[in-house]
Amino acid sequence: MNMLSIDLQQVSLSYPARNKRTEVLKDIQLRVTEGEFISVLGPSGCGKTSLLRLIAGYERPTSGEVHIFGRKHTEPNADVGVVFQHANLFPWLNVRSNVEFGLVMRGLSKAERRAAAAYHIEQVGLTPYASMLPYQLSGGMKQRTAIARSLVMDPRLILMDEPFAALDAITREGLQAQLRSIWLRTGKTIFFITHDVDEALLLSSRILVMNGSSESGIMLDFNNPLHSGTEASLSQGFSHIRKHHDYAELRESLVQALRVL
Ligand SMILES: Nc1ncnc2c1ncn2[C@@H]1O[C@H](COP(=O)(O)OP(=O)(O)OP(=O)(O)O)[C@@H](O)[C@H]1O
Repeated sequence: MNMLSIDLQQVSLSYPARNKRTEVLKDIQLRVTEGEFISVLGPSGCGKTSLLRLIAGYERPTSGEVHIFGRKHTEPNADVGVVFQHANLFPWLNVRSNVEFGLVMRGLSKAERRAAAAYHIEQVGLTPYASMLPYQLSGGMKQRTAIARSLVMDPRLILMDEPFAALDAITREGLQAQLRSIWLRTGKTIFFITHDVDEALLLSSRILVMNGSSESGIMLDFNNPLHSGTEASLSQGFSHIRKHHDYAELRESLVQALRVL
């Protein structure tokens, strides 16, 4: 049996607000198996980022327990990589040095760093741009750098908070395809927040829909029937998923579910 990457046990989270506390997440139960690509949809403010921050170890639950790879999780650690909507690169470092940065912290030799960074820069299609500084890059190239910077640390679980939301449609589809390919090749677990129903349907093996704040929980949780999960499917791109006879109906039911929240 595959190991659990994420195991949330009756997790609640509230933030202090004036004289009281606002409950953002209530009694969340979630088990994610190693290798799943799980997308999280839900209305603005329902707690998606808060959930990610708990899994990353940036927040501690008010009650309940967060277990990552079988261990109680209280601090950020190297098994878990995070990619945000904005790349947050070091502006004074070029692509290569941004990608190498975490490896310097890890104490790798220069030759080891160079080799690992070159491999991951190649994986995201940035080899010709490795010497460029962030201000010389497009938004998509910055996000590719952020993804390479996360992957180079070889995390077993990657948390992504709307990583492609700020990109134009064509760039976005290119990055979606790259991410899907990386996921299928590496078998890493990906926890992916998005507002885009199509993105969730195209990329993920499992989809969660969270409730609005009054309910503070998970409303829907299902395996994506459109996901074939094989590397062979990569050559077909996304169009065969969009043309699937269940695509339109599934998409519509998710849109409806989000509309009533
Ligand atoms: N540090 C904080 N202190 C107090 N309240 C917070 C804090 N962070 C988030 N909140 C509140 O918690 C609720 C959930 O926020 P969160 O960012 O998790 O939602 P979200 O679903 O990711 O939203 P969006 O889709 O708009 O990014 C919101 O009402 C927000 O105002």
